[in-house]
Amino acid sequence: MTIEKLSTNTVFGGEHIRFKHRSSTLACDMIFAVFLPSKAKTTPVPVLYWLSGLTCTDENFMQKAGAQQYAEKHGIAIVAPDTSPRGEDIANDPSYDLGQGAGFYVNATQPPWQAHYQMYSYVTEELPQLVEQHLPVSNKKAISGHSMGGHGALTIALKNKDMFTSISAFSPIVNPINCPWGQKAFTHYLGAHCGIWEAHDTCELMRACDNTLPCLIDQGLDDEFLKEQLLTERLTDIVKEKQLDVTIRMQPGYDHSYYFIASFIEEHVAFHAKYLAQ
Ligand SMILES: N[C@@H](CCC(=O)N[C@@H](CSC=O)C(=O)NCC(=O)O)C(=O)O
Repeated sequence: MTIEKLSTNTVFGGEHIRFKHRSSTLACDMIFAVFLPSKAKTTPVPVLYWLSGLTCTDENFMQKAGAQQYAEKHGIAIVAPDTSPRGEDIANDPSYDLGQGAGFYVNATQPPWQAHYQMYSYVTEELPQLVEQHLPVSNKKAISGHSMGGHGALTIALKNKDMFTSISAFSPIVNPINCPWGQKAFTHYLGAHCGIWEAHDTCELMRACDNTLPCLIDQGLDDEFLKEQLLTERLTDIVKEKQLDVTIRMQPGYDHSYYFIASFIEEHVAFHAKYLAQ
């Protein structure tokens, strides 16, 4: 597996690097971004994987959240993949919530999507293998994300508890099987049989488990997508009922944007740093 360095920027004392590689899982060229703290020059550092939301690439989080200053402080690398396979010859849709930019972190089984839309395997297998082969990182991993990426972070970690130390999410889609974004994506990618969808639904995964990894979720109360798409209250009820180690904070005045993420990312990085250090 080879990777090509596209650009580097010094930021907060560390280095932001964009890489391009041929993904065998997605059968296309992919770009991902990495922040390496200065500590990585002398010792392998743990990694926080960040999964972005609808319409995003590797760039939104790295340019808008300001997370690098906290990752530098705690000596943590950040890896931000793209949100779907990309390319002119790859299935797409004119709407913003399906196709390129909207991979939903599942492995599609339905045509025309299944040839390339294998984001679950990309994030859980190919990408960490590539990162650990080419970069000065340890095998300790945490995961976080926003909206569709919050759904990805939660479901991927709940299905791979041995792989990650901790999970966090901003404004995650917690019950995709019951919201328009999720129902549309899952119908296209996984088919119309709803039983299969539950394996990628945070509420269903938490309902079925007795313990989770340490988990922190922040949700803005003024989020325009809260009531129709994100359905946070449903997860709050399950967490209470099952007494799970999940902190859900409803934050007054905050919306769905990166202004919200930038306001609380310091606490999320510190949360993960505590578990990555153990
Ligand atoms: N209608 C909007 C929807 C796109 C949007 O809000 N994307 C969010 C994630 S939403 C859930 O996954 C986002 O992170 N946007 C990028 C950003 O930098 O803010 C539209 O198409 O504009």
